[in-house]
Amino acid sequence: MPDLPPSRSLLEATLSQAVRDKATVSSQGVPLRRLTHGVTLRRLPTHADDRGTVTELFDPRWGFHPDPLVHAYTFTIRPGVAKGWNLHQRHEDRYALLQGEMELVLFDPRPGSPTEGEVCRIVLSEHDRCIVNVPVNVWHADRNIGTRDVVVVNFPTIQYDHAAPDKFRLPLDTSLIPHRFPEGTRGW
Ligand SMILES: Cc1cn([C@H]2C[C@H](O)[C@@H](COP(=O)(O)OP(=O)(O)O[C@H]3O[C@@H](C)C(=O)[C@@H](O)[C@H]3O)O2)c(=O)[nH]c1=O
Repeated sequence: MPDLPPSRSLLEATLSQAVRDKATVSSQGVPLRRLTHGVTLRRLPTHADDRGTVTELFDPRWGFHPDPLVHAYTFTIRPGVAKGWNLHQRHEDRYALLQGEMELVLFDPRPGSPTEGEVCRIVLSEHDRCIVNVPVNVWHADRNIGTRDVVVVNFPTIQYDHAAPDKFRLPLDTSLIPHRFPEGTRGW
């Protein structure tokens, strides 16, 4: 038995060192984390029956995002790998994760933004699919936190310009962004 002052029970001694949980989701199940300004998430319900499933990925009628559907592609990320840091100056990414679990890390460098200088981490999972946009001029990195390839469909707001891609990169370990990935995270 640990040495305790005579007046304190094990319960009192342990509770005195404990940290009380804070609310992380609303009673409606909506995460309460502070999102980078301009980021929106929309849940993507999956309809299952005895044959399989259907999940809508993007419908302009939802009003999720003002820009039209003009281009789509899929990208994958291997386990243990992160893609990033990336930044786009002329378009937004709009990710719909299909498979796996991914941590989307955002860093807001925009002068005057309400979240300027802040890092925001969002976990995207096939168990609770959603679509999320990444605003222009926001650094972002996508880290696979699962054990299988992550598969994402991206609906960027412009077509890809093969001659001059709208993409800027910083190394994952840049000191310019106040975020460190776990030791051993590979990628670029
Ligand atoms: C995005 C894209 C790339 N490509 C080509 C260019 C390049 O040779 C190859 C890989 O492109 P990238 O290196 O840009 O792909 P990648 O680094 O995997 O980036 C992608 O993943 C996530 C992390 C993002 O944030 C998106 O910006 C998306 O570009 O594919 C196309 O032909 N069409 C496209 O629409």
